[in-house]
Amino acid sequence: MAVVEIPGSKSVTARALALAAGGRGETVLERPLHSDDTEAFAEGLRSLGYEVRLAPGAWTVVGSPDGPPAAEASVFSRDAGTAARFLPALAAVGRGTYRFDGSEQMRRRPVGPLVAALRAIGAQVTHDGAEGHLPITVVTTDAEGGTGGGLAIDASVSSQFLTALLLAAPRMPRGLRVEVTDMVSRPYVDMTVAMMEAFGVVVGREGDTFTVANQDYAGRRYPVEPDASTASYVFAAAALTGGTVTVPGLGRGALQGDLAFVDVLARMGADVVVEADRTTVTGTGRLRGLTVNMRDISDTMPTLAAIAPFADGPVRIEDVANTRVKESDRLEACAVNLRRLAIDVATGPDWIEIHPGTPRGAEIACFADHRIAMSFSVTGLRTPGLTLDDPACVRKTFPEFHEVFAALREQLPAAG
Ligand SMILES: O=C(O)C1=C[C@@H](OP(=O)(O)O)[C@@H](O)[C@H](O)C1
Ligand SMILES: C=C(OP(=O)(O)O)C(=O)O
Repeated sequence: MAVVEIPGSKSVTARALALAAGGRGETVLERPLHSDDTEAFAEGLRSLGYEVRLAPGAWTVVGSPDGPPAAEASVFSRDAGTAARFLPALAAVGRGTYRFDGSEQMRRRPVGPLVAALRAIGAQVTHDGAEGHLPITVVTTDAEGGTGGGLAIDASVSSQFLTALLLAAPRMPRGLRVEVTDMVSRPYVDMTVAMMEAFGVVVGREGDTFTVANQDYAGRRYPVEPDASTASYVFAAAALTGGTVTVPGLGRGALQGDLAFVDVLARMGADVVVEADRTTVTGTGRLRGLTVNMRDISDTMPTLAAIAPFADGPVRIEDVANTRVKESDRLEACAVNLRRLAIDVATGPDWIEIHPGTPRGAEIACFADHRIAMSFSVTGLRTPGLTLDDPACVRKTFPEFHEVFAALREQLPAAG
């Protein structure tokens, strides 16, 4: 049996940083994720004038409830969707001129519905490049700023637009009432609301309409749970090889919807035990094919696609259109790589279907996407000669992935 310590959640770390920045007093994040995305978030806060101190295992943020301390700033989000979407909303409730940009990859990803929402609450937002994409500039003045009010938002492309607004909402003088017309990745919004409440804020919710009054956040010590999306790779490794993997710190009551990936493995035949403070997956030597809707947990779509060839029947993954606007077009990236491995695969606008087969060794094209690299590393446990063209792209969420995965490999049953 292997016990794998998984680093902190990217999504929880990003939210805790944003909440800490908007709160009164100091917040200490315990065991935050230290990776490219969360470093970009912390650096973004620093650019906005917040005091952020990064010590191993404990990050401290000094809050500024009235918005960014800096009156002018330029923020570079690197590849981080969380930073690119959450930080402009924080800026909109301040007073100043704030420019936001990101990597080429991040520039390709959408921010249009967020820009529309920030304008609707009273901030001035201009595009410095393509409409609906970074770079953007948010300008707020005494006369004009993110004062709040009522609006509707379409979160069918990304839930991060809604999370961004909600995180900033308590600092809007008029509060916020937001009606969501369509939503993907719903558990991430539940996480946002739960964490806002943990920082002392009341969020009203009736169906998909959220109301937040103008109120204060309180700084606090905040423990960050391990990353459930990252854990999907080691759980999949257990299911594939017939080994047992336990991840401590992730159990019933976890904030992250992606822990539900283990339910998919259970449907495929793995033995899954979710306890209060840990989760264990044991492979049973066979994987069953299935059809599964992954709209709520789409970051784990590539994990499933990567082990799908080993199932005894087709694996069809549905309702994941928005995976096409992540770090890569993930439906396409999975299909391209499965075909390189000589696996029969078909895709549509929002689905992928993978047929059983024996993958042959090939180089995986990572498309600078950490999840493609980590997912196909799991395939590599049973595919001699599988290599990655860009192993370093895992730094986005799990810089130590290859070392941890190599150590795990030693503890899993060898191919028979
Ligand atoms: O709010 C968050 O922390 C996230 C929301 C999800 O994005 P979408 O809502 O764009 O699907 C997820 O894919 C991403 O990794 C993190
Ligand atoms: C989509 C992802 O990241 P983000 O949107 O936070 O950049 C991810 O980590 O899979």
